[in-house]
Amino acid sequence: AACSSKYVLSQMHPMWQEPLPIPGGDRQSPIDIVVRKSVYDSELKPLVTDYDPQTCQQIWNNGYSFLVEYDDTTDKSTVKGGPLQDKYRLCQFHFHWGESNAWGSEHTVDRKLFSAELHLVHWNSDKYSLFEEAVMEENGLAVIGVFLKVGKRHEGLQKLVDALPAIRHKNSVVDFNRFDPACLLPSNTDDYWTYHGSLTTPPLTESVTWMVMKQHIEVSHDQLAVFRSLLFTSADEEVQKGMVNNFRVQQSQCGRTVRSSFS
Ligand SMILES: COc1ccc(/C(C)=C/C(=O)O)cc1
Ligand SMILES: [Zn+2]
Repeated sequence: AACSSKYVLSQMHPMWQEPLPIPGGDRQSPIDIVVRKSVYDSELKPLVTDYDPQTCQQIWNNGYSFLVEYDDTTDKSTVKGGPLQDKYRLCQFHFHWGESNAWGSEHTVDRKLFSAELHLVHWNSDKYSLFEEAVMEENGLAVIGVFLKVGKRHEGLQKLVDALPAIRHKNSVVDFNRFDPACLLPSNTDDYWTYHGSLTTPPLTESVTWMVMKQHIEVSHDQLAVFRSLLFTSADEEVQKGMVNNFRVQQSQCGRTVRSSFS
């Protein structure tokens, strides 16, 4: 039923009201990646990321996650290759996490939950001139998903963790420069799953080519605890709400094929 409805069903997430009118509604994200049902595609090339840390501009709390935003007025930070026909420009990255290490990711692999998930959001700069344009188009966006598992401390993440206390409340922003998002990618980016889906927060548009990395990265419990010290609420609100469980419920696969770049 969820595949044909024009409205998003069972949106249990408290972050927005439902039902939401979704164009089509049959390629929503996130989903459970059923490994044995994924199809190996030998045509899938390795991903090619080329990020310039100088394009890093700011970090801010948008009331749903925290975003690290990049200057996307030129092709200085891009991803291409993989399943992509065009070059896509990095505009921001953000995370989703739980109140406990036991859950927090949006995608799952054979129902396995990870403690958090990183999304690097890019838009098709070969075909469109603005993110806002691309976000509405079928081949407009490319999002790299990386699972986070609690374990050893992630040295590259610490610079970002140290900036979070300055943006505890919704709509707070601070300058943030010279951060290379490549440090957040796993050592192996050749092995990934890819499928056509959507944004996982409003506008939920079905414009995303997802590339979910098979290999996770490790972050420490203390680093993730700082993520959980953020607030959904702005400083002037009476009741402050901790920013946790900012993930969307899983959506129906609706007959979509998930391809793997590895056999
Ligand atoms: C135009 O407003 C937008 C709001 C959110 C997003 C993203 C990038 C959502 C997501 O990460 O699921 C894009 C545009
Ligand atoms: Zn996301």
